[in-house]
Amino acid sequence: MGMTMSEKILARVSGQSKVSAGDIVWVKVDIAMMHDLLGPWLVDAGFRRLGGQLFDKDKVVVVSDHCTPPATVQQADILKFTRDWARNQDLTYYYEFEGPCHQVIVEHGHVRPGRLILGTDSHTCMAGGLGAFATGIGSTEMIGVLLTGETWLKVPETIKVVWEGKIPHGVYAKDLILETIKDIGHAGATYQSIEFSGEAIKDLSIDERLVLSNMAVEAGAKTGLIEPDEKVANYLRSKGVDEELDLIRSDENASFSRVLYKDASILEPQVACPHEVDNVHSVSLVEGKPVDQVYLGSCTNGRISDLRIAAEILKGKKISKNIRCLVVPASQQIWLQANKEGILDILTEAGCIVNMPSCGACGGFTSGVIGAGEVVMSSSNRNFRGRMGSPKGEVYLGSPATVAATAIEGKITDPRKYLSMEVR
Ligand SMILES: CC(C)[C@H](C(=O)O)[C@@H](O)C(=O)O
Ligand code: SF4
Repeated sequence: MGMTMSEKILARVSGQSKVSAGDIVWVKVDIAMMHDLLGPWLVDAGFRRLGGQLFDKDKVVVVSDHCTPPATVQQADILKFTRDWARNQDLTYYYEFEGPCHQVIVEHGHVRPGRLILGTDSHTCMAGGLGAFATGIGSTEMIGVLLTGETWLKVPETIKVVWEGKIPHGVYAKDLILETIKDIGHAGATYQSIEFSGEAIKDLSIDERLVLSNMAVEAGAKTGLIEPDEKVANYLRSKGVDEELDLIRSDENASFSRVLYKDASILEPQVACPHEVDNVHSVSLVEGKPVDQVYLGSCTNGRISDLRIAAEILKGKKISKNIRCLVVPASQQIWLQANKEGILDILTEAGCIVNMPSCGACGGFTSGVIGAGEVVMSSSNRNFRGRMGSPKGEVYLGSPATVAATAIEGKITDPRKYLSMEVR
């Protein structure tokens, strides 16, 4: 019996030639990632009590993103603690105010095919889009990792999701993953890997692959992997990674707990309705629902290709007078690129507010929270009750195109009528 991608990676990091789903393995971590909110200020006491020596200061990456810019004194204190901790530990890699951690670690080349990446955030699984086994762990578990560089994991079973066919005009990776989560259910992949494959996945850009992996956890998955290929290699080369890459893939005879076949060519834009990510419907069923805010951003869908789509839709138009539209590029690098391409001008002229890269509005942490009774159409990954502020608010999730079209009309809108056929 062959091995899945997850099994191969966990075999390598546990120093074995073969592991199988269900095995408990002791693993060496390639990258340990923490962010400000679930990082140093929570782990420090336990870490010091147990010796306070980092296993490797080059492999611990800290990103301040959730409390940036701080909206309360407590957030400012957390931020200061995080910065001081990174300095005192002499960390090689500390990033702040650059954007959400998952995007920042990808852009800085920390994510590579075949690596094991553990982070104190549930969307750490996004790194699977480049072929890394990446998953979220709790801050307490992280203390052991910081001290030893090791931990235990159960080798997960893998659900293979095969997306065949050409993705139609106006349909994006976000629509594919919402449809996948609808099928699997929000807990249907608990403690399993999801491996995305098929023609439609191969056709996706790196930006779009990251959307799929980012949201694997919304089906309960431990990680969401995509077989790395030349696109990944080129992307990493462009980020200055010159080492030989392990372009890992599942064996033909690997064993999967389930295989799901999906046809991308018949998919329509999808929307996740309050208050669960698997409450997914075709946009036509929810069209016309008035909104108060639209949010284009987050580690899920705030990348340059997302901003380009929004600019294509909003160019020369105005957003509805009844709403506010927040645009948050997912990193400083994306901000700069969008600025160079004139995208920020287009969006601002349309009436959007462009905020600095941060988790702020996405998780209701800093700027952009919603009040009771307010409705948001968001390009992010979660619509749980209270996600963006008031528990009496409502969050709908869709692709950047659906978000931009909704901004124009002030109500949930099918983006296809605003797109030229060349866009995809
Ligand atoms: C703050 C943290 C608990 C959280 C996560 O782990 O995912 C956040 O980033 C989110 O997206 O909800
Ligand atoms: S999902 Fe939102 S809050 Fe969580 S890391 Fe991404 S941008 Fe930040």
